Formats: sequence, structure tokens, C-alpha cells
Amino acid sequence: MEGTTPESTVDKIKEQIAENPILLYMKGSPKLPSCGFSAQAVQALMSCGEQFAYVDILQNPDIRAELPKYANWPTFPQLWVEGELVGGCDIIIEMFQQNELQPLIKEAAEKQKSEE
Ligand SMILES: N[C@@H](CCC(=O)N[C@@H](CS)C(=O)NCC(=O)O)C(=O)O
Ligand code: FES
Repeated sequence: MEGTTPESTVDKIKEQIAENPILLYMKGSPKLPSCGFSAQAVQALMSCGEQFAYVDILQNPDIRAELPKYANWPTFPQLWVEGELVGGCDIIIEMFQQNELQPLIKEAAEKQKSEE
């Protein structure tokens, strides 16, 4: 993309994280994930029953390059809730199995609804 700098990409990332209380950076889309790790994360997240935003990092190579540095997390998927990195696929699945994911997601979704 013309005029894209690492700084402008980080600004874009910060904006996405600030504006979307439940945000999944993934490969592909929730309907058509391009990787098994992203597919697993989507499945766990969808089973929480709330809407979430996503960014397909395969369509956004600048974000793919900069987010791991910004997040200090090397891989995708990355789940961000209320401005904070929750983790990748393993953590999402682990939290889901421990029944910790749903309350986190529900709370973020409730907060957003009450602000609308
Ligand atoms: N164990 C990881 C699996 C994710 C993973 O290994 N992702 C790799 C392959 S999809 C990745 O994002 N590599 C960097 C890249 O493709 O930009 C997790 O818990 O999320
Ligand atoms: S794209 Fe190959 S492991 Fe995710």
C-alpha cells in the first residue's frame, strides 16, 4: 500500500484495538478460515454467542508484519478483548475448556451494548 509506514500501521492497529472490544486477528475470515489455528479460535469464539470483529491479516500484510512486534506475540490468531491481548489459539482453547472464555466475551459484549 502506498504511503504505508510501520508507524501508520501501528496507528491503524491501535485504532482497531480501541474501537473493537472483541477483535480477532486471523488468517482468512470466520466463514472461511485459511488456517486450522484460526479456525479453532473462531469456533471457540463463536460458541460464546456474541458478535466479534476480525481482521484478515493475509489481506493486510502490513498488519501481519507489525502486530507481532507491537503485541510482543509472534503468531496468529490473536484475540484482543477490551484493548488487551488475551492470546493465541492455545490460550483461547484452554480458556474455553476451563469455561473462562465465555464470561470474558459476554462481559465485553454487555459493556459494548450498554454503551450503544
Ligand atoms: N500455538 C499457536 C499456533 C499459531 C501459530 O503457530 N501460527 C503461525 C502459523 S499460522 C503464525 O501465525 N506464524 C506467523 C505468520 O504466519 O505470520 C497459538 O496458540 O496460537
Ligand atoms: S497457515 Fe500454516 S499453520 Fe497456519
